[in-house]
Amino acid sequence: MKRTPHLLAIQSHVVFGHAGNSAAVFPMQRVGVNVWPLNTVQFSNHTQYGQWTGDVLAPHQIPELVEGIAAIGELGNCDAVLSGYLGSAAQGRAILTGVARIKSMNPKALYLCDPVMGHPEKGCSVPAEVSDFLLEEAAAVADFMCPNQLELDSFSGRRPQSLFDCLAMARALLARGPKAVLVKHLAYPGKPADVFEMLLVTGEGSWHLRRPMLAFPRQPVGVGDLTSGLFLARVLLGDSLVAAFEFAASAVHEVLLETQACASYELELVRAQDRIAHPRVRFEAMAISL
Ligand SMILES: Nc1ncnc2c1ncn2[C@@H]1O[C@H](COP(=O)(O)OP(=O)(O)O)[C@@H](O)[C@H]1O
Ligand SMILES: Cc1ncc(COP(=O)(O)O)c(C=O)c1O
Ligand SMILES: [Mg+2]
Repeated sequence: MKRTPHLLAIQSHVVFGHAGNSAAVFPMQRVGVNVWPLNTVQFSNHTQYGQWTGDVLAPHQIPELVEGIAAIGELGNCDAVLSGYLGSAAQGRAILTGVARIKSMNPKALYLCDPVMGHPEKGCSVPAEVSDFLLEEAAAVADFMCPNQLELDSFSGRRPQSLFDCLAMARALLARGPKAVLVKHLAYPGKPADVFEMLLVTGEGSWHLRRPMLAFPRQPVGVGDLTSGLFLARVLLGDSLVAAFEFAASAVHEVLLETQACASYELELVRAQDRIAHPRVRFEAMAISL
């Protein structure tokens, strides 16, 4: 029987609703991965509500929790680490210490870094030390980076002029070390308004994916976290990078359709669970080159 993969997911938790681990853990479990959630913050709700209560985890707790898993002899079973929203650069460094420890026990373990900075529409939302850390330190260690356009712009220090420019920017990030860069959400002059576009860039080639743009009165939150989580989960389950990219795009689209149909602000993950596991639509990624 095929072994069920194990994934350590280090990102935020919200008590109400869905963002960070609260958006990604259940879908990753639903597609067949054992998830170890390590919550970097516990907030009442996601920050786009403009108010919340709760606390940030002290950075030293991250390696302590990882050591606790090592102490019971389970750390070598970790197949991948996913990191998302960081409260500080110190928290980011603590995650890299954990990643190094896991890779020392399981050299095949993968690290996906979602360099969470914000939304293209909402502007940058993290301190400069965090964006510097992501570019200078995390990119060198990560196997996969999954920026959105704003995050890619921040890495490149400029905005793209075209789709091919987005591709060039993603390739520049790839050159910093990762095996693949997944751009979760493209924005560039001339992009058709009715399509939502994504890119996957690897050492083997580049792929562009288009799916319908859906209208929401308020943009749902947690979509990026869901995308990164499902991509990594499918890679661990044996998909090729392109197949995992297509799967993640399709499953996320299913969640957004359900969310739109319910007129809900929060992602309808429970209602969409069967469609997450078996998306009815399948978007095909098309190879592109510069
Ligand atoms: N098909 C779609 N139609 C409309 N909006 C979408 C669609 N897919 C994703 N979005 C929105 O686009 C953004 C997702 O882009 P991205 O930058 O990857 O996410 P995040 O900021 O969640 O990390 C979110 O605001 C999400 O609600
Ligand atoms: C607590 C928390 N975690 C994570 C996120 C990131 O969510 P998204 O996937 O939309 O980037 C947010 C966004 O507001 C948040 O408030
Ligand atoms: Mg995001």
